[in-house]
Amino acid sequence: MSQIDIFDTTLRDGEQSAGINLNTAEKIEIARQLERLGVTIIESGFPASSPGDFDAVQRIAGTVKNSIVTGLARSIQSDIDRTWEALKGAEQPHIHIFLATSPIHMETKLFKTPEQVVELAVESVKYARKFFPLVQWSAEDASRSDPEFLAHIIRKVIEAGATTINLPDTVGYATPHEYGAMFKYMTDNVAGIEKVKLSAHCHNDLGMATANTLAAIENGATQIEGTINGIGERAGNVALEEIAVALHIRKQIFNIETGIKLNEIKRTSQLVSQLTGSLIQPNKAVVGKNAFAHESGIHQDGMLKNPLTYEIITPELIGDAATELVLGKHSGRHAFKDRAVKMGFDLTEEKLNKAFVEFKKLADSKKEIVEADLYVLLTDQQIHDNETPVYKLESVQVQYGTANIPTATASAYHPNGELINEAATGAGSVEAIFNTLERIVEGEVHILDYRVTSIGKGRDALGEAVINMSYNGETVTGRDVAQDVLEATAKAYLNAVNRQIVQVGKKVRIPAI
Ligand SMILES: CC(=O)SCCNC(=O)CCNC(=O)[C@H](O)C(C)(C)COP(=O)(O)OP(=O)(O)OC[C@H]1O[C@@H](n2cnc3c(N)ncnc32)[C@H](O)[C@@H]1OP(=O)(O)O
Ligand SMILES: CC(C)C(=O)C(=O)O
Ligand SMILES: [Mg+2]
Repeated sequence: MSQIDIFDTTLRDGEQSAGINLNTAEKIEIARQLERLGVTIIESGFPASSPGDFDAVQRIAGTVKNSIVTGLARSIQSDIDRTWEALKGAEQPHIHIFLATSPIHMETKLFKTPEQVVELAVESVKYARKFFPLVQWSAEDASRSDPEFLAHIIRKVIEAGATTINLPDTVGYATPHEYGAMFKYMTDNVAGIEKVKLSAHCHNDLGMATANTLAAIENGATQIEGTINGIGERAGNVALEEIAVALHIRKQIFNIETGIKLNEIKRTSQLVSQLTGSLIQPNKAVVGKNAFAHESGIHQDGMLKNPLTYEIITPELIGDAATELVLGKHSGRHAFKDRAVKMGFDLTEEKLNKAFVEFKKLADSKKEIVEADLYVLLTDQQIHDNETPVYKLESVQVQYGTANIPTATASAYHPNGELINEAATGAGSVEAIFNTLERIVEGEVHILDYRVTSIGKGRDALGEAVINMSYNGETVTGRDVAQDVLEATAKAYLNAVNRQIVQVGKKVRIPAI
């Protein structure tokens, strides 16, 4: 069996999805789970693009030990310098430099001739090699590039010291046959290409990202790039969980090892979905909530007689076993801690205690506590930032009746410690809450998107609210959960505002009372 490397770009290309905005604490949390999942490389951001990305890349490099951490850079010296600043402390410093090679990008975006593009690519790789032992070079829009020109520039960047060559299907345009043929062409026509890693990076604009990635593997790719749940720019990147499971289930065809711990897939997928606020479609391959649900009589009959009739993947394979939950309102701290550790959480004693208090409150009001409920409680503690003062909801009350104007009353602590009470009306309960909180929160809020879903099973499932808003000009997503969706809504609103406050963090001075 041969081995291929898995390059995860959830925190870079994945975060380029419209509406996704992760703060550093959330990125670290996802990076640690990606390390547990066993990915070879974590692309943790684009250090030159913002102070927040720089900070996240630097801190992830200082946290993650078993995966290589990389950052993206344009073919610009200052981008490379900034990436080195962020990654010089990493165990194996790795940089990912890109430059477009297709006629349309060279002529109408970069305003450069092909010769100038070759020169810039070579210069940037040589410059990066002064600092980085590992330099990945990507030919952006490779699949719409002239194959001869692509082969030429690849030869040049390998001579300049590139250690990985990536051939992205940047706009998801290639068919599996075309994408595979490009890999074959390069392996047949570029002398020395076998000395570097050859990487595939597929987008899903035409729904062919998984098929294209598998075609690349069949034609010599030794590294695969993608994201968890397939999040990413436009229609997203290839979903890494689909590739890992396809290579496992069809190993007789591919004969390839990825090093991915398949039983960490479900947990990783849930964490990414929760922290990004990006819901997974129910019929999504491998991780959708219906992926293992059999609904029709003939299928159920077949499953009862022999599960192999309709089940090619088991939930257990991806760590989705329906575990019998033993935690409830009579459970104690030891059992709670034991479960948190088994679920992969590594919380301080103080945060565990806080989560335990929340758990007890929840256990009082809810018949069955499932792992999804615990997941939310523990994740909330994990990302909580104690250093920056934020808004805290004290209480919310809504009066609604078909003959009345909906009215909300809320009390919340301002970051300066003052308790503020406000009331407002709205066209519905949710709008009344938004209008009330708008009076409490200082600054400009515009709601861009709002969703509520249920977490867990049954009629006493938790309600999760996700709010995407523009706060003081920055787009931010907030989420929270509660037994009641209106309470979750109020909390999610303040969570979004607080995330923006925590992100600008130390720059914002909160006046003392
Ligand atoms: C295919 C991909 O996914 S590529 C990665 C895309 N990701 C992102 O863009 C997210 C982060 N980006 C950002 O925060 C900003 O775009 C920044 C900070 C990088 C740059 O911001 P700005 O300096 O304001 O430039 P802006 O984004 O408007 O334009 C991009 C510039 O980079 C140039 N550029 C694009 N790719 C490259 C490259 N690989 N190497 C060198 N220059 C490049 C463009 O031609 C343009 O240059 P121009 O200003 O001379 O016309
Ligand atoms: C930066 C590059 C690798 C990219 O994301 C793409 O081309 O899709
Ligand atoms: Mg991409």
